[in-house]
Amino acid sequence: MSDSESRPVTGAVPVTGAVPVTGAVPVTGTAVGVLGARGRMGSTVCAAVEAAADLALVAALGTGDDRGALAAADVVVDFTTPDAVMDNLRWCVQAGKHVVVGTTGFDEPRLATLRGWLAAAPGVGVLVAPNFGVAAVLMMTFAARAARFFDSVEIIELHHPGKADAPSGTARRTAQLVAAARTTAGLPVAGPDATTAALDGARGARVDGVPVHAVRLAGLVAHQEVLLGGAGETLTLRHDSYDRTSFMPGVLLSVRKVGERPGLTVGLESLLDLD
Ligand SMILES: NC(=O)C1=CN([C@@H]2O[C@H](COP(=O)(O)OP(=O)(O)OC[C@H]3O[C@@H](n4cnc5c(N)ncnc54)[C@H](OP(=O)(O)O)[C@@H]3O)[C@@H](O)[C@H]2O)C=CC1
Ligand SMILES: O=C(O)C1=N[C@H](C(=O)O)C[C@H](O)C1
Repeated sequence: MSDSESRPVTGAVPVTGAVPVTGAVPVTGTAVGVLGARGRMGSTVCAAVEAAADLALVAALGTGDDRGALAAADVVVDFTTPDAVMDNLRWCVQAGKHVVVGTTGFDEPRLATLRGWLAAAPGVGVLVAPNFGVAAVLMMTFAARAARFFDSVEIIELHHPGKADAPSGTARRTAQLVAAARTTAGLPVAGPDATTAALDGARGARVDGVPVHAVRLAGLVAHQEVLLGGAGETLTLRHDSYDRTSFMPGVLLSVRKVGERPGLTVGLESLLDLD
């Protein structure tokens, strides 16, 4: 679409502190629609898109709003719920929209379903990332690289009490990466553990064999520690998101790049040129 082409700007919700996006106005740059726009992340994304000179917010939708308002969007961003996201994705892919997905809850069966929809929509790109924080991605990458050098590894994720899912998508992904690295190195995934008596949950949940512990605490946003232990030493990798603006550079990078990547991309790391 040309820079100055006019297209309808629709949306059922006003975006925090912004003029309600209604009526036809000229749109400059990539047209972006946001699903989950009233939520913690969705509202932050709307503000970030509005502040970006090369992007235009053309639709900001919440629960029950008509997805037809996304007709003008080149790229749709989804920060909704694990229950809602697959239906949104099917709709968007069938409508030929590129999608950036931050919503959690993606396991291998969901990704396979998504690949199937994308196979029938050549040229459409979807990027799914459990965490758009650059530092969070580095923490996950470092954890995977370190995993083979230690006897034990456990993950503690800490989040605000409003979070619906546990453990976090980031912790699940970290555990998968760590488990794969240890398996490739010929190591047992789980470290030594002599526990024979424990209260339910005291040793956390196992994700691909890695113990994962979830904390929900007022005052927190999103945090994670990967604890690695060996003979007489430990390594702790810690990441902290103190504010949801921490996710915005990764979301905006993904919005700008997703159209160049037909098919499914998993993880922001694919865009970061990491070794
Ligand atoms: N990848 C990443 O970097 C990050 C991912 N997340 C993930 O993003 C998701 C959202 O988190 P958060 O913003 O904190 O959650 P919130 O509960 O604050 O927001 C979710 C929003 O989704 C809306 N919603 C639910 N169903 C639909 C639907 N069918 N269509 C449109 N909107 C819908 C809700 O709308 P309504 O209010 O109208 O009911 C709600 O406002 C979670 O899965 C979380 O784990 C969070 C932070 C970073
Ligand atoms: O719900 C959140 O807040 C977050 N969700 C994502 C996750 O589940 O990993 C990313 C980040 O941890 C914040």
